[in-house]
Amino acid sequence: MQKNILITGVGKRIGLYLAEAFLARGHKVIGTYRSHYPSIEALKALGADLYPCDFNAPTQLQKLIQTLVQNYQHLDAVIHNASLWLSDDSPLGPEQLMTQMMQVHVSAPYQLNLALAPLLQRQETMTDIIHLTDYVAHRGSKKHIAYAASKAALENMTLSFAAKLAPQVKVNAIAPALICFNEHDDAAYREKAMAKSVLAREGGETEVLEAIDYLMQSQYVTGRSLALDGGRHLK
Ligand SMILES: NC(=O)C1=CN([C@@H]2O[C@H](COP(=O)(O)OP(=O)(O)OC[C@H]3O[C@@H](n4cnc5c(N)ncnc54)[C@H](OP(=O)(O)O)[C@@H]3O)[C@@H](O)[C@H]2O)C=CC1
Ligand SMILES: Nc1nc2c(c(=O)[nH]1)N=C([C@H](O)[C@@H](O)CO)CN2
Repeated sequence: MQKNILITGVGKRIGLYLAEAFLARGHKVIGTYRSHYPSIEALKALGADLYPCDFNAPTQLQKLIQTLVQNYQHLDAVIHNASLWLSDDSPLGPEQLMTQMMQVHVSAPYQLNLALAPLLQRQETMTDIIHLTDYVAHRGSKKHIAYAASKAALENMTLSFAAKLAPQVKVNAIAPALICFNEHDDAAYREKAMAKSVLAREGGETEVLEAIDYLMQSQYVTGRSLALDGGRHLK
């Protein structure tokens, strides 16, 4: 059965991988993007509905919410993937950095969940909200303090929304560690990053897709966070 699946941040990497996978299965992918990469046109050609939105622009977020509520009768899943990964020495400076981290990782998902809950509650079957958080939400990060704090807040919202929206909507988090390197990551960084977990490898986007599949098929998991971290907590 075709599902309506909203994914934020579909322009590249994990978001793009998830959008392509769900489109290949015949689902309706509703994607948001900030930068207009060639991948956006490719997703459109594959049948995705795509909406530009910079979550740091309140007017754009309000317009996106209005458009989604007007355009769709129901949703089967909302996957909060969009994310900003900047270290604390970012040129943005501490005030702007924390503001943007909280806006992208907390305020936008919060507003979207509240506004889209009625669309998720219109289905006969249970539906899903999935927050992409991070291993460091539980552990902290001395170089990404603002990022980690905002992901911890997103983890916490998983608990609140799971309680609020049950039993119709399941709300869970996926907390990855190393899933995919960035192109600019050099060999030394890659070695060091992989050595942080006992499995000592890059997880790969498929791990995230399979975790999402597990959560969406479950009839008994909500308010939980799935760790995809290669046993990093064991080091
Ligand atoms: N990659 C990994 O190893 C890990 C990933 N994760 C989490 O998994 C998720 C996906 O990771 P990954 O694919 O690497 O993420 P990326 O940082 O590569 O991409 C995230 C997407 O979010 C978008 N985005 C960033 N800022 C905003 C904004 N202000 N408004 C709207 N969209 C925005 C980006 O758009 P644009 O291209 O325009 O910047 C991009 O398309 C994230 O939530 C991440 O925190 C967690 C741990 C490890
Ligand atoms: N939005 C993003 N979040 C994270 C990224 C990323 O590229 N974008 N990357 C990581 C790293 O893989 C880290 O887990 C190991 O170096 C974390 N979050």
